[in-house]
Amino acid sequence: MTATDLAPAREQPAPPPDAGTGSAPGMTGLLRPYGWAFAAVVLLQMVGAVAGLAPLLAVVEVGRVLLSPGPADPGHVWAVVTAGAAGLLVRLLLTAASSGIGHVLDGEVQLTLRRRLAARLGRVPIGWFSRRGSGEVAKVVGEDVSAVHPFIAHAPGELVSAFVVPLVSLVYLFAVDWRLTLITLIPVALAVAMVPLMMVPARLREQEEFDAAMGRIADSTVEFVQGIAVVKAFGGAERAHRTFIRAADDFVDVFVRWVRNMSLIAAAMQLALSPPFVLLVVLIGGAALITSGGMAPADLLPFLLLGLGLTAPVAALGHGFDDLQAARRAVSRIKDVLEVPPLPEPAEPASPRGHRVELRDVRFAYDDGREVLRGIDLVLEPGTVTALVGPSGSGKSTLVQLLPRFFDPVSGSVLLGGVDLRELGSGELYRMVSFVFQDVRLLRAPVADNIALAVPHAGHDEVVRAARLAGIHDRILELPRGYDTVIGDDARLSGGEAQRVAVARALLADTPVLVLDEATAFADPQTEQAVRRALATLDGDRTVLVIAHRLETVADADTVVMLENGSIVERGSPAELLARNGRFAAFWRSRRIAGAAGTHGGPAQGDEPR
Ligand SMILES: Nc1ncnc2c1ncn2[C@@H]1O[C@H](COP(=O)(O)OP(=O)(O)OP(=O)(O)O)[C@@H](O)[C@H]1O
Repeated sequence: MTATDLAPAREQPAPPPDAGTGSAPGMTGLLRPYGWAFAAVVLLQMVGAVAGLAPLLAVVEVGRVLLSPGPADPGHVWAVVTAGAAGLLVRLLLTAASSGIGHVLDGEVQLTLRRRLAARLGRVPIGWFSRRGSGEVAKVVGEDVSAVHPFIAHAPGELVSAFVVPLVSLVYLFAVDWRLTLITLIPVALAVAMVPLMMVPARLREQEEFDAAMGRIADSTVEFVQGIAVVKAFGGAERAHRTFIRAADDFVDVFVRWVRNMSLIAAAMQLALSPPFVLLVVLIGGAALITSGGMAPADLLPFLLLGLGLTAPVAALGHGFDDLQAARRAVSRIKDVLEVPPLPEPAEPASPRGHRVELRDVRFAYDDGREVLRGIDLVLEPGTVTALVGPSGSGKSTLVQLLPRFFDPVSGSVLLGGVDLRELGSGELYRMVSFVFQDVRLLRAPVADNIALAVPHAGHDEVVRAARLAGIHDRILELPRGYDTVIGDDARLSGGEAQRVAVARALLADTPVLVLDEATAFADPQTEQAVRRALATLDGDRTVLVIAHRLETVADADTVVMLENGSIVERGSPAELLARNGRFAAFWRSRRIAGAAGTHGGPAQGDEPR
């Protein structure tokens, strides 16, 4: 369900105990409750990694025994082989256990995060969603939460082995021969010495340019694909194509420069850490020590076997770094969502008396701080239809969105039945207020369920009655599975049809307050008729506020409220306002001229408001 859909009463799953109240966790904060499990993962991995050295050390020891003069003791050799095999088995068991716990932990953390996100998303102002695409929110709950997987399930194991194994190996090698140990470390030292070359300002700048070029190409691809229909229709396909090609060319230039400079350093690092180079260094150093009589030949064996593992931490840091950065960015986006201030719910909800709506000195500004509603005083009496008119950007949508509490006013108050909306429970609010806005999104669910969203236990006959009134019944019968057709899977509806489903939903919800944004985007005659018929069939006691784009709707309204630049500039019955010959009269005339020219649906000439 999106911000711009109809939001009647519906049951919310109970949030987890800390839902919405706890401060947003960082990575460490998130893992704190699982400290023991995390410690077990690391400890098991550590012991497993050390045990994994046993087979290598066994090979070294067997080599020593076999190479030493005199007959070998078979009992000793078998004992060493058995110890090596046991070490391997222990390593397998412990790493399997560590990985198992790590994955369970990962599942727990992801579940907790998704629960907290769901709980928070259920409490943020509905208006918050309208500034974000559903894709953006879905990415945080889906992809970003999944991005913590490598950090929790793999990184501890990989990092622990990458550091513990070389560390234990180093201690052992130092004990065998400290001089050859230092020689064996030469490749690692060379690779580490190259790291600062990647961090010089010129390289960092290139990295930034690379990221920016990637961003530009992504943006222009999205623009090109999303806007293709429009640019084609207006003959601008070539121009749009040129923008896209230019971004792609730019990217190639930056990429070539980046690769040229970075690839040299990267290749040199790879060479320094490669097994042949490490073995070469060990062999040269070992040969020099052995020929000078400074070392026994058998002592070369552990360096050949363990020396290769010493480069692992540098390589692991390189690989793990990207994953870690991605996980950090994902966690920061998750944190942003968890930190959105929830819409406060009253501890003891009040009960409205009736359904008179009143706005008292309401001021509102979006996040940018610019005031878009300035001191609105407005009363909507039960049994009346109030039409809101005004130029584009005057604040009409913002004003109507305050009634279903998409946002709270910055100052002033919106009252329903004498009670400030902030004192009403959200369940009560949506039992009283329903709305149909222009950008209707339907749920991927049967049409019948979409209509009965507010009244899940409504009988089929009631659903059909609402659909008939909204002028969508016949169209539903044409769908592959009638009322059971799953929208989005079995069939797609046009914008106008979706809006009529939303009207049916509002009629079935049968709330005493109805807020409508009259269709302009999808204004097909059937939808217009449906909305008008729906308005006409409403019982006389309803409070209706409609953003009126069509002059017929304005003419039928009891009261017209004209907004300009966030303030009410005129109000009264349509006839009064026309007689006053002020702003509304000018607005009316301009619409009539446009209507006569066929660009707006306006009443026929001579069709004056009552
Ligand atoms: N989510 C938002 N964040 C910041 N500013 C916004 C947001 N939505 C609307 N505005 C600004 O608030 C002002 C009023 O917009 P609003 O959509 O309420 O006007 P409107 O009268 O309904 O316009 P229209 O008839 O074109 O739909 C405009 O200046 C608009 O740019």
